[in-house]
Amino acid sequence: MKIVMKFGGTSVGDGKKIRHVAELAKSYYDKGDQVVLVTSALAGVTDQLLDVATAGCENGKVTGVTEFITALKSQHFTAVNDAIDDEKTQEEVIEFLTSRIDELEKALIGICYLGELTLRSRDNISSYGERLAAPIVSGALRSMGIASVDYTGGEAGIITTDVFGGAKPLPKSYSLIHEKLAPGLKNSVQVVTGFIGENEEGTITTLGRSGSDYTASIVGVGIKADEIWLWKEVDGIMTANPKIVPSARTIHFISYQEAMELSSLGAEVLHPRAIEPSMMHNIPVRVKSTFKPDFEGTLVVTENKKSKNVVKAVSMIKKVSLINVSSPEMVDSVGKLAVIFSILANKEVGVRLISQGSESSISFIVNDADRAKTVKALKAELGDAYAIDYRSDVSVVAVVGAGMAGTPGVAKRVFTALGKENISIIMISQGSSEYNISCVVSSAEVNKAVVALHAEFELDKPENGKE
Ligand SMILES: Nc1ncnc2c1ncn2[C@@H]1O[C@H](COP(=O)(O)OP(=O)(O)O)[C@@H](O)[C@H]1O
Ligand SMILES: N[C@@H](CC(=O)OP(=O)(O)O)C(=O)O
Repeated sequence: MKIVMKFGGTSVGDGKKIRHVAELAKSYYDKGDQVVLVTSALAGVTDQLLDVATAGCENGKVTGVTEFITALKSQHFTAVNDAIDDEKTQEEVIEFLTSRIDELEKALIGICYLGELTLRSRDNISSYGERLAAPIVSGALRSMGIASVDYTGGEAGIITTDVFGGAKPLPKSYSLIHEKLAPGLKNSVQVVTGFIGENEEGTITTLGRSGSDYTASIVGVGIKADEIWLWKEVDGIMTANPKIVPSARTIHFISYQEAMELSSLGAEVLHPRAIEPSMMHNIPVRVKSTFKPDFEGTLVVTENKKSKNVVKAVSMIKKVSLINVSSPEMVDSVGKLAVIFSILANKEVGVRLISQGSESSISFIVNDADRAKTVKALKAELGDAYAIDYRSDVSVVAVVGAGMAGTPGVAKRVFTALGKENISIIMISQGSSEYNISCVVSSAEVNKAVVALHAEFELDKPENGKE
């Protein structure tokens, strides 16, 4: 079978984990599978890179950069020593990482002196996490006797739009990936950095935070993979985040559409865009646990096996704000909503949920990070005839499942379950696909809300959680 295997930051968190990842890939390769491995940065490194760049830009202190570089070198060199046995390979990888880290240090110092951090330089800096991880993973494979080369996303053929921080692959990427990776499939395990690509001028771009799942899907389409496997620290896509609901169960089959709804409604187990390329080309995506390689995990496919459950999973979105816009001017008028949403679009603010309770007001959810600029822009551009207020103490809880479409009584069960727990619903939204119902509740109560809905739809029962 031709498989793209993606390992996230938690799975390649240190040298021992990288060794485990290389052993896993090797075990499939040895059995005759053709494997391309996509790796994320070591856990937490992308955040650290962005933090040090932001701090350097704000305070101009080069000492912050040099301290960070020392720690980064030590972390990655330790990982090399723990992941790779063969001394010659260790030396080669360390030499390569040293020159890459030197390059990074220069870029960070430049940011300190200039006091400027553009979206383009943020992408360049944040790309180093994956660009330091991939050579270690590839070196670990070589030291196990498997031929392996590592590529950045751009080198592997991922050519993207110019949207720094949220780039998308250009259609030509798929044939370029095929040209680049297909020849090495039979006799090596090629390693590709997740999360990053490059634009047509060869400048590094990123596909959005947590974008390595998306890379795996893009590479899978490029090499015409039989399956794309996303290896995680959890058993698969589960009926809820197991950290919030310990009794959550693995969902064995889920449709592309449901998986996309679930990830866009906060289930961090998948990047929301990760499914799109695989769905367009009908390539099954499997979510598996690195701890239990023999466990089948979750298969994301086109044809959804009919589930007994109307609701398949419960998810939540934290770190969001509710914005209310109201004005008598909105009553009986045409185009006012277009004006409001154009203001958001001009500020590049994405809207996560919308609800319109009456003609004179509209409420919507944006990420916390966008709240201040949203409120400021709306006030400035709509003027005094509009009241703009917001709440930052809210979260979203959502139930998702294709079985909800056309099934009466789901909303009643959602409201009753939340009511029984004394959780007040601040806003409600349902997509016309009827694949989800989302409620905005106070952040203090959102975990309780997830637990209550999981219990209400009996998702902890094998006959329901398992199909
Ligand atoms: N419905 C869900 N099913 C499985 N995991 C979930 C779900 N919702 C949230 N999560 C969280 O998503 C994370 C996925 O695993 P992880 O290995 O961290 O992924 P990656 O390293 O690829 O980002 C876990 O931390 C888990 O708690
Ligand atoms: N390292 C990137 C991309 C990524 O996908 O990471 P992870 O697979 O650990 O979520 C990030 O932190 O956003």
